[in-house]
Amino acid sequence: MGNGTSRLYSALAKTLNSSAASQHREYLESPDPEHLEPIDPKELLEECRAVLHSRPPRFQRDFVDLKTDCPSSHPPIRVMQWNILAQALGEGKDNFAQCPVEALKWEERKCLILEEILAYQPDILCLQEVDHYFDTFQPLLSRLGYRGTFFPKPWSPCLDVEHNNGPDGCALFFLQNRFKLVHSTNIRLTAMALKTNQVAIVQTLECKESSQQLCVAVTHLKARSGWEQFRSAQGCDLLRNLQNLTQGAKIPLIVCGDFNAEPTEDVYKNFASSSLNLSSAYKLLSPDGQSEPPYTSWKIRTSGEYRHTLDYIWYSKHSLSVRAALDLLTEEQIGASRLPSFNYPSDHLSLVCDFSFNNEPDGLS
Ligand SMILES: NC(=O)C1=CN([C@@H]2O[C@H](COP(=O)(O)OP(=O)(O)OC[C@H]3O[C@@H](n4cnc5c(N)ncnc54)[C@H](OP(=O)(O)O)[C@@H]3O)[C@@H](O)[C@H]2O)C=CC1
Ligand SMILES: [Mg+2]
Repeated sequence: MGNGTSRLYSALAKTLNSSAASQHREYLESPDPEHLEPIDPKELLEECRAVLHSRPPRFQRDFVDLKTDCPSSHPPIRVMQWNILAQALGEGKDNFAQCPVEALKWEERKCLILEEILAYQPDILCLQEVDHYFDTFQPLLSRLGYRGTFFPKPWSPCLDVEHNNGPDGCALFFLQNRFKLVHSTNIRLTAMALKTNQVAIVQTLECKESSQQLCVAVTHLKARSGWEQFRSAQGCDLLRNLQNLTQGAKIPLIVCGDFNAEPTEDVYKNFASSSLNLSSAYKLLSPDGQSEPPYTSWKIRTSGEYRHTLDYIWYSKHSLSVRAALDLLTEEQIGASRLPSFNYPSDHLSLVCDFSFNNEPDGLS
């Protein structure tokens, strides 16, 4: 990628002010893409913690075991879904009313995001609102063993913000020691036959342990109220594409996204009733297994307080099982100023699930 890439990487070379961080900043500052030595996740985590030494500690979240009856012979596949909040939107467009500007400083906020990823070490990582792919996530995550793909929004609202870092978009990462890439597609979603500003990435992966194929999609649908039918049309377009890419639901599927839609919306209902036989993983955390969590995003804008369930991990319910899911933050943990905050870097919570295949060729199930 030549000089353009070097320019993008140079953002990583910024000196961190924290004196405690100075002994630990080797990885966060490594600017040379030609010498991408592997990073030990523990050391990067230590480096992030040193940068964050003056902030309150990370929130404790526990995994809830959901399927302990039948053991699996292969390690589970951990999937993380997260709208990480684009830096340009957080500082320039979202109008957060209670979040101090210092909590949004990129040099520290990026460490909170990395800390969250490193704490759970997903095998597959699906992100939205990524506007620091080339200078932060791609170089660091590739050194942790991930292969990444980024697909920016064609008219990202980040570009309207002064001193932006480029467009935001979706990113999909997978651990190369667990998967081989079989097929990758970037989709610009349509609504009523027109191209829209929303995108998806869909990849077919082959599991190295079991040779089973898995199709993974990441998307971020149109935001705001008044756009419900538009989101529904975008969802229909994504479902149509997924029908083809899974060869008519033959390949097990996981769809991660910020759907910007409550479960009452048509787009949710269309996903829940599609012939792809999808179920939403986080419903399993509810007592009856039928209800979505009360919120996945909680923020106070100058226009008011917004508490919504918008983010989902859909999975093929006949071919995959959810073995565990990371519990959400409580209202008390989130605090009165809501999100983002000094403790949590985004207005959306991360969702993390452990999956296993129901029919493992050599399995015990
Ligand atoms: N330069 C140009 O010619 C063009 C520019 N644009 C820009 O793109 C924007 C529209 O793009 P589009 O992708 O459809 O945007 P969306 O309506 O999907 O929203 C974009 C982002 O804004 C966030 N958002 C949601 N609600 C609010 C709110 N009430 N206040 C502030 N931010 C909010 C969303 O975050 P979340 O998902 O977390 O809720 C989302 O990431 C326009 O406003 C314009 O800035 C668009 C077309 C052409
Ligand atoms: Mg947002």
